[in-house]
Amino acid sequence: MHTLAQLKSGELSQAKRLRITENLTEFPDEIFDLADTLEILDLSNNQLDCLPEDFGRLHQLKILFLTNNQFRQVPNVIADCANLDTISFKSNRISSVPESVFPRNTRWLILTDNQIEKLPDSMGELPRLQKLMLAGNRLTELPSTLANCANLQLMRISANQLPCLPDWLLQMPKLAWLAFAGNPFSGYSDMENAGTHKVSLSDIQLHEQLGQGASGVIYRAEWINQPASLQGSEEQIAVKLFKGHVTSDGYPLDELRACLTAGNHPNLVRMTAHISENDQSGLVLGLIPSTFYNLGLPPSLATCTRDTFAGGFQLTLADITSIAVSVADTLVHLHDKGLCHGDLYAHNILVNPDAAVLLGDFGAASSFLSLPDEHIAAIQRFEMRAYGHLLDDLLSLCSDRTNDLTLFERLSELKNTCAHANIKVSPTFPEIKHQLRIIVSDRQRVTV
Ligand SMILES: Nc1ncnc2c1ncn2[C@@H]1O[C@H](COP(=O)(O)OP(=O)(O)OP(=O)(O)O)[C@@H](O)[C@H]1O
Repeated sequence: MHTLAQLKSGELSQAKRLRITENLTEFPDEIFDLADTLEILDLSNNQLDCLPEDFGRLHQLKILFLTNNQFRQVPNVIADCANLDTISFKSNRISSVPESVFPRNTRWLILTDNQIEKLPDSMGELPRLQKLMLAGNRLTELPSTLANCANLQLMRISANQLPCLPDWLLQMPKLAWLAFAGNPFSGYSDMENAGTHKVSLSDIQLHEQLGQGASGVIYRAEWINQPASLQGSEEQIAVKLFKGHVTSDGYPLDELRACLTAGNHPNLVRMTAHISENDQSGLVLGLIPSTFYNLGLPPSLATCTRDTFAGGFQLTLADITSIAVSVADTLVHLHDKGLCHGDLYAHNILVNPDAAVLLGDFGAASSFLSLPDEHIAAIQRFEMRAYGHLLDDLLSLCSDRTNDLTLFERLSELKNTCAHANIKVSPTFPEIKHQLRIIVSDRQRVTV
């Protein structure tokens, strides 16, 4: 973080990055002194509602963050920054998005949590567009020109007013991570029927905070009044209390509904009960043992839609195979329940030293139960591509491929089939599970 005083003093000359949060109501003119070097400008959490007419003088600018400001319209002047590829206007008051406002180079566009009803047709003129965040707006339709954005891989359209998934979206050739809950067409069945205990906050004592995600806060907890049918269980518990506000993935309440719909499975965090009070909803979960760690780290600005991994982190072929089987099995379970995960990434998978798997983060999950068959097939195909990318990441971390090149190659082939799933060739998760079983049993036959 920098200060306005540092900027004005000239101390930041030649800076490539600049980040100032000081309740700015006007764009500081001195930023132009950095025009020949500035690549990343983050003026999030200020009070800005416009940019200067000559903004294009920032000719090196690649990344612009204006999250949580007061913009009512995406300013036309950003179109003058030809190198700009990552843009965020998350959590502003934007209702108007002019034609041709985004530079042709745009790759990652964040318009989450605004008041946008309509996007311009020129959105289709962004050939590099890879990640498009539109959750928490008022969209009643999407421009069909988006069909031209053939590189689109991750899309969030949850928490909008869309009446259906458009047909062109089902054909997107690279789409792999889609969230669409919280629209009129994508309902959940009533939570009361989900077969999970409903408890009250007063039944539970909350202890220390264990963590915090975009959608809620997690505490270690203890029963004060344990439901009779759960009594005798020695299981330690955690409670996730959901926040009210829309996240980049959609409504927290839809995450709760997705967790209830998902139910229990050996590779999901155990769900014991739910809390649905007027002003607070939450989940009572099994406490994740401290031996579990995140398999990956979230994407960086550079990787955009692909996870990153700690330097030196490696996996054995045996671990990769075991994780691949567990994740495929979990996806069979979720799809059977009419749920797509929408965010199938290594950073949402916890593993322990024995390669036991817990798939978490249902923030981007969506129910497809009420959709037409061809829509369901497309949604499952997208998730299959995400699974292929996950396998690709895991195989790239392999420490012992030369010990069993045949196994490595068979997993690589499977990965290619999944990552390139298309209308003509698209395996289902039960088929993948079956193929993995054959691969594993062939291997055991060889090694015995
Ligand atoms: N059942 C649990 N037991 C123990 N710790 C937990 C449990 N659930 C979550 N946590 C802790 O809380 C953190 C946040 O969890 P949460 O599921 O809300 O968010 P996330 O999915 O990691 O983040 P985001 O939703 O922002 O992507 C986790 O990284 C973990 O450290």
